[in-house]
Amino acid sequence: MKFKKQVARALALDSSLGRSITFFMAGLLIAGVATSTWTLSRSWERAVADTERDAINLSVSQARQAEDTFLQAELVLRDIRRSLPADGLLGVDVKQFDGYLTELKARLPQLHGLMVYDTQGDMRATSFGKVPLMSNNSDREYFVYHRRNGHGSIHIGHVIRSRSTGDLVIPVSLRISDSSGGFAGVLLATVKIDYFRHFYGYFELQNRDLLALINTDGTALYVRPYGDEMANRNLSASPLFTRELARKDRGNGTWVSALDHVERIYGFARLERYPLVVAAGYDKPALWNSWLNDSLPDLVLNAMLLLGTLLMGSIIFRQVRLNVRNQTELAVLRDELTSINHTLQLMALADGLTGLANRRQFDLFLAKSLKASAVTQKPVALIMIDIDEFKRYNDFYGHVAGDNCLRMVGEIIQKLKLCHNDLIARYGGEEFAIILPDTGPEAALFVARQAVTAVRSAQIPHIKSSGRYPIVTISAGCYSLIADPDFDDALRLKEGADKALYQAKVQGRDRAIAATA
Ligand SMILES: Nc1nc2c(ncn2[C@@H]2O[C@H](COP(=O)(O)OP(=O)(O)OP(=O)(O)O)[C@@H](O)[C@H]2O)c(=O)[nH]1
Repeated sequence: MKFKKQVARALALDSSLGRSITFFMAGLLIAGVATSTWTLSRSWERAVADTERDAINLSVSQARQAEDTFLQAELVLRDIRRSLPADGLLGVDVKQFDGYLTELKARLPQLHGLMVYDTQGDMRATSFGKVPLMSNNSDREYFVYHRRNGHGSIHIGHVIRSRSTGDLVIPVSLRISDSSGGFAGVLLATVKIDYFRHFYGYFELQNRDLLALINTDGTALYVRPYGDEMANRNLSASPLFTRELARKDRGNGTWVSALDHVERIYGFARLERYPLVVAAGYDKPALWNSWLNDSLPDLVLNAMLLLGTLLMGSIIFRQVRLNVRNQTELAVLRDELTSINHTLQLMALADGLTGLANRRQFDLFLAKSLKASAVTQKPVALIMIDIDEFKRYNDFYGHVAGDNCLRMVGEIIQKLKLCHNDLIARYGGEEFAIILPDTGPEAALFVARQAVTAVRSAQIPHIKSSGRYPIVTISAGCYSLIADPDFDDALRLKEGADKALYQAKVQGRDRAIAATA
C-alpha cells in the first residue's frame, strides 16, 4: 500500500499531466517491448524454418546417395546372377569366379565383399580370393530369408559383423534359383558401415547434429555421430516411425530423441526402391545458442534504445514535473503577493488605531467627491469632529487610555446609519471627519448632531470634563458646497467645516454647528 503510494507520488499520478506522461511512457514501453519481441520471434521462426529446409534437403540428398549406393550393389549382384550357369554353382570354376568377384568389388568403394553361397549356406566363391575353412552362413538372416522366399528381389538385412574380416557391414543379398525355381543359393554383397561413416563425415555438422540411415522397420544401420554401438538399435518407438512416416515419405518434424534426450529439428526421406529411410536432425538447443549469439547485438541495441527512450522520457518527465511544481509554487506566491498587496493597499488607506479611513484616503475621496460634484452640480458636505478637552483626558487617564477613547469614539461614529457612499475618516490626532457626497447643509447637520448625541449617549467617563456631565463629548462643525473647478474646493470645504467646529467649541462644546457659505 505504502509502496503503491510512493510510486503514485513519484509518477505524479495525482496530476493529469503526470498521468498523461506516465500513460504515454507506459505505452512507449509496451510498444517497444512488443516490437522487439515480435522482431526477435520472427527472426527465431526464420532460423527454425531455414534449419527445417536444410534438414529436409540433407535427408533427401542422403536418401538419393543411399539409393545409389544400394542400387550399384544390386546391379552387381544381378550381373553375377546372370553370369552364373543355369544349373547353379556346380559347373563354376571357383578360382576364376573369385577373380571375377574381386574385379567387380574393386569397382565399387562402398562394397566390403561379394560372396556366393550354395543351398547349404557354404561359401562357394568370394571376392576375398580364398574361401575360409569355416564359412557356413546358413544361420544368417538373409540366408534364411531367401531360402523361404522364392521371389528374386533384393534383400537388405540388418547390420552384421563379417565373419571374414570382423567389419560391420550391411548385407545386400539376392536369391539364386535353379531352372525349376528351386532354391540354389544366395548371392551376397556386403556394404561397409565405414563407407557411410566416411561419407557422412564430409558434411559440416555440429557435434550433436544427427544423420541416420535406418531400416523402415525401425532398425538403425548407421547413426552419426554415434559409434558402432548404435548398429541395429531399435528406433521404432521414435516419432519418425510412430507419427511421421505413417503420413508421408518425406517431411519435417521436431522431437526429443529417445537416444540422448536432445531435441532436434528433423528432416526425413524414405528411399524409393529400398526399405530404408534417411533422417537428418539438427540440434535445436545448439541452434538456439547460435541464434542467440547472432541476435545478441540486436537484443542489446533494442534494450539500449528502449532504456534510452525511458531515460529521455524520465528526464523530460522530471523536467515537466519540475515546471509544473514551479508554476504551482509561482501561482501560490502570486496569490500570496496579491493578498499581501491588497492588505498593504488597505493598510495604506486605513488608520492603524481606529481602522477608519486615514488622512490619505480622506484626501483622495474628497477630491473624487468634489470632481463628481463639479459634474453633477450636487453639493458635497464635510463634517469635522473633535473630541472635547481631550488633552485633559490624556493628562488624567494617560495616553493608552486616550488611544482607547479614540477607538471607542471611532466605533460609535462608524455605527451611525450613513449612506453607503459616505466616508468616515480619522483626520488626525483627536479629529474625525465625515465626507457626505450629494448632501446639503441640513442633512449634514442632522448627521453631525446624530454623532454628537451618540458619543454623549455612550457615557464614556471623562472626570476632568468641564461640561455638564463627566463624560466624553464631541463637537462637530459641518459645511457643504457645490464644487467649482475655479477654486480650491477642498480648502474651502475644510475651512468652512473648521469654522463651524470652532463655533461649536466656542458655544460650549458637545454640539454640532453648520457654517453658512
Ligand atoms: N492619546 C492620544 N492623544 C492624542 C492623539 N492625537 C492627539 N492627541 C492629543 O489630543 C490633545 C488635543 O488637545 P487640544 O488640541 O489642546 O484640544 P482639547 O484638549 O481637546 O481641547 P478642545 O479641543 O478645545 O476641546 C493633545 O493633548 C494631543 O496630545 C492620539 O493619537 N492619541
